[in-house]
Amino acid sequence: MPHEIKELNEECGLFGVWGDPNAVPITHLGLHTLQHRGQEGAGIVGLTRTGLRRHYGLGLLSEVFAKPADLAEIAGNAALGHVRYATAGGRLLENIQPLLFRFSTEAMALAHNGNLTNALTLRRQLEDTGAIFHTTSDTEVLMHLLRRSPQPGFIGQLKEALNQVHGGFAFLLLTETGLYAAVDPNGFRPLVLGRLPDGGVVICSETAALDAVGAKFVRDIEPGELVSVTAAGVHTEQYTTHTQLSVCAMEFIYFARPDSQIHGVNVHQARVAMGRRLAQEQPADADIVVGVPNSSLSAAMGYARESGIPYDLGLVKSQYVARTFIQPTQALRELAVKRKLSAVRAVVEGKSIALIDDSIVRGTTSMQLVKLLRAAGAKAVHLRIASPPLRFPCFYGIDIQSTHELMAANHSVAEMRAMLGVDSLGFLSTQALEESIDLDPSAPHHGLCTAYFTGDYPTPLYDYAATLHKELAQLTMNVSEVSA
Ligand SMILES: O=P(O)(O)OC[C@H]1O[C@H](OP(=O)(O)OP(=O)(O)O)[C@H](O)[C@@H]1O
Ligand SMILES: NC(=O)CC[C@H](N)C(=O)O
Ligand SMILES: [Mg+2]
Repeated sequence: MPHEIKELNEECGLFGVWGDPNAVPITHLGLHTLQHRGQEGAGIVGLTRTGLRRHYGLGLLSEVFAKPADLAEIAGNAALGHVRYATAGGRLLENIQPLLFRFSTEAMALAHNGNLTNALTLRRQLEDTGAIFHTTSDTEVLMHLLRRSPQPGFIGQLKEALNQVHGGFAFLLLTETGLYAAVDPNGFRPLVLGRLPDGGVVICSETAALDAVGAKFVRDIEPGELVSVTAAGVHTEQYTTHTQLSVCAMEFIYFARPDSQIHGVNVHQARVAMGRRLAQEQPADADIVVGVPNSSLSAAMGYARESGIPYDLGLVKSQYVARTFIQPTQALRELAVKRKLSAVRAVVEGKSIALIDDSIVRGTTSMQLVKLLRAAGAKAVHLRIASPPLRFPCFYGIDIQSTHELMAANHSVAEMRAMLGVDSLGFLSTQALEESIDLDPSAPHHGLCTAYFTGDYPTPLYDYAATLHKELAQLTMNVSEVSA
């Protein structure tokens, strides 16, 4: 992926239904609730009377499914949907998911959230032995491995394939006889199981999407688990027992919706707790607390409650600009922030502000906001970030795969303070972050992956290891530095 389009972008969203005559419209509704996880393309495969049929395209769900016929043509008792943000393979139509494979005997649809760390190696090996790939995305390797597996039966083949791919994955597969779900051995990406009122089964990325379609949450799908939903019911097994919970901390910090629960922890409440700890660790001499809409608002609430400094609406966000905007140049990115956020002069004029955001990636948002707030008369801006400095890339499903553009990888906190033009700058410590979310106190990092803050990757990085090693050798960082 070219560097110039990197920002902090969303992930993919998955939604599958088995056993409901309205499976396709339910999937469409569920994907709407997951639109924040991917805006590059969308698709739904429906299990119709004549087999699996797909409607897909580039753009938002509302653009891809613009006409009622787009859904009607694929209607059936089961469906699989996906909203995509690319981590591998670029923004090509052929990479939009679900991928649909037609074999002489059957058809299968495949959807993926995450990023495989050994996909390039596997692809080379498969191509060397005659495989012909139809996409450039990492996701496709799973289907080649599955079809080439010598194991007897579909489940045995799928289990073997799942043990050959590494990295971050929540996979959903739809065949003419079942819906199958699998989560990687670390559970980097969330996937939940729910029940519709008439007994149909839903498996999707976030609980907020279950709520949206009136499905009851049953449980999270666990690391290393393979769930099969067929006419025989819901069956579960482990495709591997070498598991270690390390849910992506950025799901809690930024990606997931505040009304979702991940492994029993509500995202909004986790963010409030991060804001509280931030207020303890990084107090500010401020008149008001202002959150950067949207994803930092819960943390800003926590900061205000803990510090006793009143929360106020110092910034407003246009509802008509997409959450993530991808612009080819720095000048356009800066303009985009201006289009998206504006300061409320009556609130900020003459005030010292504790400005709370959830993260700094390249610093574009913070830099523009500080200028906006000062232009609107703010007396002082104390920037507080409800996560630690993002210093290392992610290879499990966030499209930050190089240190080059991570401001905190290339600058000390004091340098960042000067570049952002703030009066003071403070980040949350990794320990406070882990304790605020507290998924599993007995697991390393409390059950979270915090590699982007610590460089402590919970798995080998395969295809990415050599480049990362080379990049890190050129950098000098103090990973415990959090304020200036
Ligand atoms: O340092 P930067 O490169 O600017 O990236 C960090 C910003 O990007 C994200 O917001 P985004 O605008 O994507 O979404 P949001 O409206 O949900 O906060 C994040 O919440 C930060 O505000
Ligand atoms: N953001 C994601 O989860 C992307 C899934 C997959 N790696 C792709 O690029 O299509
Ligand atoms: Mg933001």
